[in-house]
Amino acid sequence: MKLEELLKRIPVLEMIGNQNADVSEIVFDSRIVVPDSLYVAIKGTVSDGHSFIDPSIEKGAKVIICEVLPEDLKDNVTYIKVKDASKTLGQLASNFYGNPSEKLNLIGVTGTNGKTSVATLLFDIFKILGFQSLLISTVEYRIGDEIIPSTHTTPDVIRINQMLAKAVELGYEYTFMEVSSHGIHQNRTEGLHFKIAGFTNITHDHLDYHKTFEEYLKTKKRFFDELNSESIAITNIDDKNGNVMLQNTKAKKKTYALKTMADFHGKMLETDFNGMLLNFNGKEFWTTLSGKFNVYNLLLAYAITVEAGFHEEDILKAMSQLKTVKGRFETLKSEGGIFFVIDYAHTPDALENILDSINEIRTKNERLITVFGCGGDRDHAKRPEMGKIASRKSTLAIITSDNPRTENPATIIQEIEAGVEPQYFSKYTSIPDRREAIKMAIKFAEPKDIILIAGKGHENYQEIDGIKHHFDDKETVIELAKLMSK
Ligand SMILES: CC(=O)N[C@H]1[C@@H](OP(=O)(O)OP(=O)(O)OC[C@H]2O[C@@H](n3ccc(=O)[nH]c3=O)[C@H](O)[C@@H]2O)O[C@H](CO)[C@@H](O)[C@@H]1O[C@H](C)C(=O)N[C@@H](C)C(=O)N[C@H](CCC(=O)O)C(=O)O
Ligand SMILES: Nc1ncnc2c1ncn2[C@@H]1O[C@H](COP(=O)(O)OP(=O)(O)OP(=O)(O)O)[C@@H](O)[C@H]1O
Ligand SMILES: N[C@H](CCC[C@H](N)C(=O)O)C(=O)O
Ligand SMILES: [Mg+2]
Repeated sequence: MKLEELLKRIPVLEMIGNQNADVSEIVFDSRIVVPDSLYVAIKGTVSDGHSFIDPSIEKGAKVIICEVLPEDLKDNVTYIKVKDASKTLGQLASNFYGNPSEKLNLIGVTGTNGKTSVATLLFDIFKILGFQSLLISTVEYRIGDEIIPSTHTTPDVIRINQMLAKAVELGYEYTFMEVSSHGIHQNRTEGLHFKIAGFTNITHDHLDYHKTFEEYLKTKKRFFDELNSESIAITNIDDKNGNVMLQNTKAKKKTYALKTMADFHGKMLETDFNGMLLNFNGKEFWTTLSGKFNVYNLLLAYAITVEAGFHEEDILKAMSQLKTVKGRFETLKSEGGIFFVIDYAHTPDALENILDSINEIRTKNERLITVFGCGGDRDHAKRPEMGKIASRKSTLAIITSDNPRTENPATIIQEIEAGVEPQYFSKYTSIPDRREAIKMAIKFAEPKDIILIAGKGHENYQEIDGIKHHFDDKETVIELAKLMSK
């Protein structure tokens, strides 16, 4: 593509060299530069892309976009100085791939919890309604029936535009994507036109990256601040920061809630492990999904689909056919009548939510056994918190390993145990091997008891010392529950 075309709508501070170069690719990593490409130098969290300008030129880059011009300028290279190279990358990527986000309905979901659930539910609803679409999520990327392994919840802006362009080429009208706070902060959504933006909730998370809750909140809000007047923003006003998201947006504002009046109002009428009877805006329907948080997720998916122009009756009919999302309150039952819940809850807040949801459903005679751990090389503060919550809210908590990474599993477990209050000392035990821990839970369980296996959800590995060993909670349950022939 000609440089002139590529630079449309992009503010340039200074340009040195051939203004009409032909660009073969846009890259922001010197390691994957190809001849005649354009290299964008970005300041990262570890290194500064400006120090890889010369290696990029050696590999054939013909155009350099940077915030600071190098002192030693090479012949036959075009240097372009911009104010913000990371944001510029977003605009370039849209231009290079033909602005695909403007050619379909791009729907983004942000929030601390529920993004994968809502985005996947939407993909499934639209499939039932007769539309193939694109899904960009933590678990996987789906282009119609093709599944591509996911590297990031919100991948880089080139990857996003490539997938969007493919979707446009295939004639798809919709794309559902998760918008993570890292993604917003690192401008991975820059230049994209979101038709509808949904907000799930915000709780303490990722403070290792964002430092303070205020910064984290501000980052999420930026997603809504940057919408245009043709977009629609839909927010959860049961969350105390739900309205904050809409404060400065130009988008049309819509709300949803269970506890208060809203444009989209939901109610849970009945619930058990087989599903829930719900009422959305006066209309009742049955879903096979369980868990209170899924009422919120379904309600947001419903609101988005209504705002996309579909009939309420058709949507509810489609929603009653939905299957659970992989690793999100996924239920299984053993022949012996034990219920298993496999869930990705890996934060104190999520663990508390899922335990509350289960406790709301189970009767006094049904015991709750929780198998969980905490990831290594991650936030240490959550460990005692999760120990406290799990032992308080379960009949028995079995503390085990969840991706120890480079840490000693025993040390992580000790940090979790440190949060257990003395009156609950008899309500927990520790088994470092996750398979053995699940085995122990099954041994302990009686018919009708519930075993919650939390923290890994869809993950199919246990990461130890940089090596990912195959491990899948669901697979393990199916294998062990059968072995026990309960
Ligand atoms: C902390 C973080 O988010 N890092 C992301 C960031 O990398 P970085 O800032 O560390 O990059 P860097 O190494 O400092 O390099 C700076 C620049 O120099 C370039 N470079 C670097 C080396 C070189 O030899 N040549 C070169 O050109 C790099 O390509 C980059 O453009 O930019 C990269 C390119 O987009 C990302 O792949 C990378 O994600 C890392 C792998 C990651 O683990 N990110 C996680 C935390 C993340 O983003 N998670 C969220 C979801 C979180 C959640 O909700 O659970 C997600 O959306 O997935
Ligand atoms: N609406 C919700 N409110 C509170 N908790 C939720 C909600 N939806 C899901 N959860 C809990 O959070 C866990 C993660 O859900 P999900 O994967 O949908 O969220 P996410 O926002 O995509 O998370 P991540 O940032 O890790 O990708 C679930 O397994 C469940 O325990
Ligand atoms: N995106 C999160 C997921 C955590 C999942 C849990 N299984 C763990 O490994 O801690 C992280 O990488 O911190
Ligand atoms: Mg996700």
